[in-house]
Amino acid sequence: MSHCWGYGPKHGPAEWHREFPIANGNRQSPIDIVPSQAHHDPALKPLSLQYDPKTTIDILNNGHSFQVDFADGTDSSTLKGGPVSGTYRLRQFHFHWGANDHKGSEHTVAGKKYASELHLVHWNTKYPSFAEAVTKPDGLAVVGVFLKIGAPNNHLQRILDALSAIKLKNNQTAFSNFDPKILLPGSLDFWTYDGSLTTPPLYESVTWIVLKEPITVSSSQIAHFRSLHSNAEGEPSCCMVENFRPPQPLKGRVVRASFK
Ligand SMILES: NS(=O)(=O)NCC1=CS(=O)(=O)c2ccccc21
Ligand SMILES: [Zn+2]
Repeated sequence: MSHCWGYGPKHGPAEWHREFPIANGNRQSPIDIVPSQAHHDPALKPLSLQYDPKTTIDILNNGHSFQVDFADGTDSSTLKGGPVSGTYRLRQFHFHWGANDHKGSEHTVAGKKYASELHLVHWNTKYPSFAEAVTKPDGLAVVGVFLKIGAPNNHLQRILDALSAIKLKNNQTAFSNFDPKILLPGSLDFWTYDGSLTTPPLYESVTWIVLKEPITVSSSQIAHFRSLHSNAEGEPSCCMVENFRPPQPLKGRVVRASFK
């Protein structure tokens, strides 16, 4: 059966449980991060992110967001340290946003919503492939970065300029030599917890690593995100105005902090 999930009133997050019952699971994401209830864990290692811009492949409109894909056949672009053991390879990064600047992030911080959230998706090389890893409880590590409205972010401009070439679902265009590190904030202090994909199939396979420090984006820059369409060519036109899942029940999970 073709899955037609989305973010609108008919097939939105509140309805996903019908086709994806794990939506009501015990380690769903995102969550509301409450800093005063996070436990500082001094055993957490510093996050080690090593990215090779030469692994950049393309930029794609997947109908729910846009993603920049990376070649993951070698350990050229990896995440190590932090809460994870072993080596995780960068697969793609994408964003979530809202219909206005006052919402759009998936994780919230003591109830505060940011305008957008960047997700850098990495998979555990203890598994033979991404497809294998995405279903395993320690299969993925996703770094989340909040975007707050402020000064224009020059590092986003190349991505924004490419969006006009991927207006419709399944549109894909070449994108090369991009270092995701330029999108990261100065501090790699993070919160971490065990969670899930925030989009169907909602697999409970993600170690979340959410950075405390946001990066900035201007209001006009983030408006470019909303110019994308979730429909493919020949389908009724539908703007991708928002694509965030709201926070899910913590269900007894502990959120750890890498900082005091
Ligand atoms: N926001 S999120 O990163 O948790 N979910 C998006 C996502 C990242 S992915 O490439 O692991 C993947 C594979 C299959 C379906 C969705 C996804
Ligand atoms: Zn995401």
